[in-house]
Amino acid sequence: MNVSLPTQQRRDPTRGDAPVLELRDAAVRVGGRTLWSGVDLAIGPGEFTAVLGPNGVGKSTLLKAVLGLQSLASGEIRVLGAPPGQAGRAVGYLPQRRSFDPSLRIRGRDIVGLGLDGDRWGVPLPVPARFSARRRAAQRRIAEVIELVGASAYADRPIGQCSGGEQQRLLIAQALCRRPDVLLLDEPLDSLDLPNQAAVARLIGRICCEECVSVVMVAHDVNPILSYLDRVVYLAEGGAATGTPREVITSETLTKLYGTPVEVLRTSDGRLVVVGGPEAPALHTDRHEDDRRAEAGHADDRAPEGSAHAAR
Ligand SMILES: Nc1ncnc2c1ncn2[C@@H]1O[C@H](COP(=O)(O)OP(=O)(O)OP(=O)(O)O)[C@@H](O)[C@H]1O
Repeated sequence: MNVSLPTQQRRDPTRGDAPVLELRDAAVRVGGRTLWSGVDLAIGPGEFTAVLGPNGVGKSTLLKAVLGLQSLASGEIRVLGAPPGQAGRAVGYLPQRRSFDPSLRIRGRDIVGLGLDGDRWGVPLPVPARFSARRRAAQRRIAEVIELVGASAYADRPIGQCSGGEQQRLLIAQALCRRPDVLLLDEPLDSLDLPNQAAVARLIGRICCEECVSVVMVAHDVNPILSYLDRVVYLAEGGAATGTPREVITSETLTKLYGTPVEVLRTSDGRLVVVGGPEAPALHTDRHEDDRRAEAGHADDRAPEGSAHAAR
């Protein structure tokens, strides 16, 4: 069953279809070097955007800039019409994957609840009736988002005993608790197997469409989310390309962006494969494969620069 959040009630009606997130000629410098620059982006309500690019190019830093945790060297960011950091609970954030200790006894449901009251730890004290009504509303909201992400069957299990895909759904539910207008997800598909990647990608696509939440997601492989995406931001050292996947993930655009020949191939099942371009470590699975091969004594036959990898 789908649970619909009362999206219309919480949106500012004066904003209409105005972009919920805008970057204008934005640039970030860290440690004396420009990570990326010239990023222009306008994301409307309920749109799904992927942030792509090689390791270390500054994808997570872009999310931090939207959160107001990283200042810009130049340009501007507006979140719901205001400077970053002022939108409060209207922006949800799921940081890069945290793994839970298998012995952790906290229930998935309580992890989700931290999205509502993570600032109030400890055992609840007896409270007057008017406050317990508030608590019941919180419990209802927690149950609602758990159902929305399809986690009801395991939400009462200790989080450490849930699988990676189950944990990821519960964390997405946690980020949705406060009914954000914008949801920032940092590699939520990382370390999930292919069926779980597909399922979580479908869930995020549904959250955009049905709940009208604008999602900005860092990804290393665009393929699991390709069919749900409205736009992509492809970052390169010093530059960026933004637009629809069709506009950006092309041999021409990526060759221009990286200043080196890049070929984008489409496989018979519709997957995109990028050949050439920035160094192969762009793909986490490539990097992990390299590590495994190195451990197995195959360090010399690593894919050379310009090897094929999934589009990012
Ligand atoms: N405060 C900082 N001071 C100096 N360097 C920083 C700072 N924050 C980030 N960096 C560097 O900026 C670069 C971009 O980091 P970021 O985590 O945004 O990259 P990424 O594209 O998300 O990488 P990955 O794909 O590996 O997760 C990295 O080289 C990182 O070490």
